[in-house]
Amino acid sequence: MSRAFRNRIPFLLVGIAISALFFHTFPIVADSSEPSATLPTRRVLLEDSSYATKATSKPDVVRVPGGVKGRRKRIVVTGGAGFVGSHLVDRLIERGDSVIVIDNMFTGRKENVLHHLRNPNFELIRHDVVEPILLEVDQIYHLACPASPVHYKYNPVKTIKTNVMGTLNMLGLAKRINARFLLTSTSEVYGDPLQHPQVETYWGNVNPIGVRSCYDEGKRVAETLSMDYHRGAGIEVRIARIFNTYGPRMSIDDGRVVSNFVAQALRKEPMTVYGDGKQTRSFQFVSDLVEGLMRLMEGDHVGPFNLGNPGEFTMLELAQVYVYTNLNYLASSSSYGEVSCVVVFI
Ligand SMILES: O=c1ccn([C@@H]2O[C@H](COP(=O)(O)OP(=O)(O)O[C@H]3OC[C@@H](O)[C@H](O)[C@H]3O)[C@@H](O)[C@H]2O)c(=O)[nH]1
Repeated sequence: MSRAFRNRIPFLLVGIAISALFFHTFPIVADSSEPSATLPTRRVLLEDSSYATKATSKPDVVRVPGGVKGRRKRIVVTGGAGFVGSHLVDRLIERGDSVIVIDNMFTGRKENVLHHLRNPNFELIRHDVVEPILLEVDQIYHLACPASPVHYKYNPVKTIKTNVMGTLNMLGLAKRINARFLLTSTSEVYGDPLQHPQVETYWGNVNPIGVRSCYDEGKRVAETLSMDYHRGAGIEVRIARIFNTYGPRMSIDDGRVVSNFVAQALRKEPMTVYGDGKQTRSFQFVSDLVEGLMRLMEGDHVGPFNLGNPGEFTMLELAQVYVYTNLNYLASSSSYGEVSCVVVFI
């Protein structure tokens, strides 16, 4: 068994366990008219958004819709060598599109897109979106920004610069070449929400001067810029508010809870639960997110759109999933040795 494949197994098993827990908690036969007993939530996603702002009011400038049907699309993916970006690139290439990846390789890795390097429909450019760039494309997926709290807090000024100047540059490009633009925003724009679940019309409760503000507020400004370019210049914009995501190619040292627990289990270390572990999150598999991003780009919904899993779990429940997964994995793998099933609260 190759090392890469072995490293993927925990993600796979965790995915299966999370799905099992989800369907156990929210059986599909449940009457959807009955409000389900919900856990105390922090960032809950409402599946059926009433904020489906269809592009009814035509912008002043008549534009040719991005991605004209019937021919290969030219697409740029900023941050395309990262965890989510590289999966998106895989799907776009598979669909037959021509893809240019722009990445400064801060959290992106060449290995994530290595398998496309010989493909004539693929191009990798090492470039920081903080600097302008000129390209001819039909669509821009703007993902570039460190997304793990550990990474975005590492250089907060750079993070906010990436969100503000990077987004400005890419919107400027979209305007110049008349491309459709999709911003990957985040559930963190809701901050510490006072409303549950969070619908897209909720404006959030964000600390403007906290250690997470470079990301939260940076993405909020990026959303503002996107809508201003839409209203002012007729740019076709899409805004995806992404909830917690996991899957293969997540860096093992990413710092987010899923990769931390996987890494700790692999290293036979205790799993670190921050606080009392009662805080909740929803977790979606990366391929579901990518599907959502592509549908959002191709659809006509203007304005923010939540993309995530409606099922919520406490971090303690997640830790239990790992313990359960580890025990099962141990039972099926004699060569693997002991795996940590210990949880510590810090
Ligand atoms: O080892 C750990 C890591 C994290 N946690 C906890 O797990 C929860 C989730 O933390 P993560 O760092 O995985 O992710 P966060 O929810 O804080 O932020 C994420 O939210 C949505 C995405 O858009 C963002 O990219 C990402 O920042 C937090 O309550 C955190 O305190 C642990 O208990 N143990």
